[in-house]
Amino acid sequence: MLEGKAILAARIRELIELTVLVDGPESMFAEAADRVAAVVSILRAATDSEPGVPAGRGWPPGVDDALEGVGNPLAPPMIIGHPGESGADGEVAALVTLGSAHEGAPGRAHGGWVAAILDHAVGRAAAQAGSPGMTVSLTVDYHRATPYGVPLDVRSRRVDQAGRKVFASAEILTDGQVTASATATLVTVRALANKAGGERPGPGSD
Ligand SMILES: CCCCCCCCCC(=O)SCCNC(=O)CCNC(=O)[C@H](O)C(C)(C)COP(=O)(O)OP(=O)(O)OC[C@H]1O[C@@H](n2cnc3c(N)ncnc32)[C@H](O)[C@@H]1OP(=O)(O)O
Repeated sequence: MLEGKAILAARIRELIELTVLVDGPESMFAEAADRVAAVVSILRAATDSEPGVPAGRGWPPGVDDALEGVGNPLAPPMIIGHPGESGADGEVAALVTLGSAHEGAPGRAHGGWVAAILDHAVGRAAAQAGSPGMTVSLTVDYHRATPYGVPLDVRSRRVDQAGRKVFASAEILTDGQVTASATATLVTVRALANKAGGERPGPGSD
C-alpha cells in the first residue's frame, strides 16, 4: 500500500517537473489536463477528506510529511539518515535533491525551499537529541548558490538547551562546500514529545 503511494508520489513529482519544463501546443496541454483530471477523480472517490482542510496527519513525520514523506509529492523527499551519516557527535545527516520546480533565481534553488530544508533538519536534530519541538526562530545565511538536480548533503545537530528552549544548527553542503546554514531556536512541546515515541522533552518542558 505504502509502496503504491510512494510510486504515485514519484510519478506526480515527474509530472510537476515536466509541467514546469514543457512547452507545446494548447491541444497537448488540454489533453494532459484531461488525463490528470481522470486521476484526480480516482483519488477523490477514495477519500472523505476535503482538499485544503487541515488533516492533522500526526507526529512524528511519516509518509505524508511535507519534507521527507515519500508519499507526499511536494516533499523532494528528504532522506534522513543516509549511509555515512550520524556521527558519534549526534549529528543528523540527510540527503535531498531538488528539481527545476524548486528554482528561485535562475539555475539555483529557491531560498524558501532552502530554508524549509534547514528548518526540517533542525527539527530532526532536536528530536534525535530527545527534545522534539517546534521552531520559533530560524536564521538562514545564504553563502552561495544551492544547486538543484544534484544530491545535497544536509547536516544538523542540537547545540544547547535551556529549559524548553532548544538551540540547533544546520548546513546544506554540495561538493563539500556549505551553500546555506541556519541557527534555530525550538521550543519543546509535550504533545510532540508524547507522540514522538520514546523521545522525551527536555527539562522544564510544558
Ligand atoms: C520528530 C521529528 C521532528 C521532525 C522535524 C519537524 C520539523 C517541523 C518544523 C516546523 O515546521 S515547526 C513549525 C513552525 N513553527 C511553529 O508553527 C511554531 C509557532 N509557535 C508556537 O506555536 C508557539 O510559540 C509554541 C507552541 C512553540 C510555544 O508557545 P508557548 O506558549 O508554549 O511558549 P512560550 O511563548 O511561553 O515560549 C517558551 C519559551 O520560548 C521563548 N520563545 C518563544 N518564541 C521565541 C522566539 N521567536 N525566539 C526566541 N525565543 C522564543 C520564550 O521567550 C520562552 O522562553 P523562556 O522559557 O525562557 O521564558
